[in-house]
Amino acid sequence: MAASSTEPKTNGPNGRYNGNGRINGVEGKSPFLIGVAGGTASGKSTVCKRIMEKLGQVDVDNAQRQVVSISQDSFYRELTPSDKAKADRGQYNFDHPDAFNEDLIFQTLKDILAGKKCDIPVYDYKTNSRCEGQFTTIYPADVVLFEGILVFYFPEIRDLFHMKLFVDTDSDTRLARRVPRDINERGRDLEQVLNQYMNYVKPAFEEFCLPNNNHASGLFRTSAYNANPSSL
Ligand SMILES: Nc1ncnc2c1ncn2[C@@H]1O[C@H](COP(=O)(O)OP(=O)(O)O)[C@@H](O)[C@H]1O
Ligand SMILES: Nc1ccn([C@@H]2O[C@H](COP(=O)(O)O)[C@@H](O)[C@H]2O)c(=O)n1
Repeated sequence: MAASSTEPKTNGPNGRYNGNGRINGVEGKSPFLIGVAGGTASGKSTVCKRIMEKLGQVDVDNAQRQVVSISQDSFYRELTPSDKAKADRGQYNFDHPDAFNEDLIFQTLKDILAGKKCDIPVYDYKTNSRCEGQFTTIYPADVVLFEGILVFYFPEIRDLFHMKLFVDTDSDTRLARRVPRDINERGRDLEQVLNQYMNYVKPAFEEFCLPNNNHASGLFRTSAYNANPSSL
């Protein structure tokens, strides 16, 4: 889940961000960077949203936010026409590390840590591609949450986080959440969701995501039993 894509003001009412990498007069102030990993539909973006809500950040203008949340999904690579045809049939592996633009993630997080303003691509799951010409501007903040299935997979990226959290949700709960989400929000049909899950999502979770939860310093456990996300 990306932050709001509305084009923000460059100078907020309290003058916090001056558009030039300075916050409250501090050049290149480095945020506290938190990585939030977990399997598909474990609740990563919900956890980040709850953190932002609890800290009163949701209704704050983009440029004034002290806490921002960025999704790794914004960094999916652009597909070739033949891969795009596969993706449209649910036969492309979006859960493999190669599906992500690792260099762009690394450079973006380095820029964020250097207190720079960054433009993050907006991703559309319905077309399996970026929304052309659309970006979310991330302004220097105190805390940046970076969430995704493989945020701890790439060692260079993993080493940038000051704190690593893993959202630990059992796989049947995750599948039960993913099916309606992908059908209702991502334009998929049931057969496609289940085939993609069995062929790519589940094996990649076991190979690339789960083994890296040992890098986490904290675990969020969510299950069918705390079905109300507001209780997180
Ligand atoms: N604790 C929870 N209880 C019930 N449903 C949840 C909970 N956390 C998330 N969900 C739902 O599960 C789906 C996937 O959650 P999401 O936060 O998008 O997961 P992720 O970002 O890990 O893919 C969404 O429809 C969301 O509303
Ligand atoms: N075009 C795409 C891109 C990604 N996916 C799936 O999304 C999952 C990651 O997002 P979560 O919110 O679930 O963490 C990943 O498992 C991909 O399979 C997709 O289906 N289509």
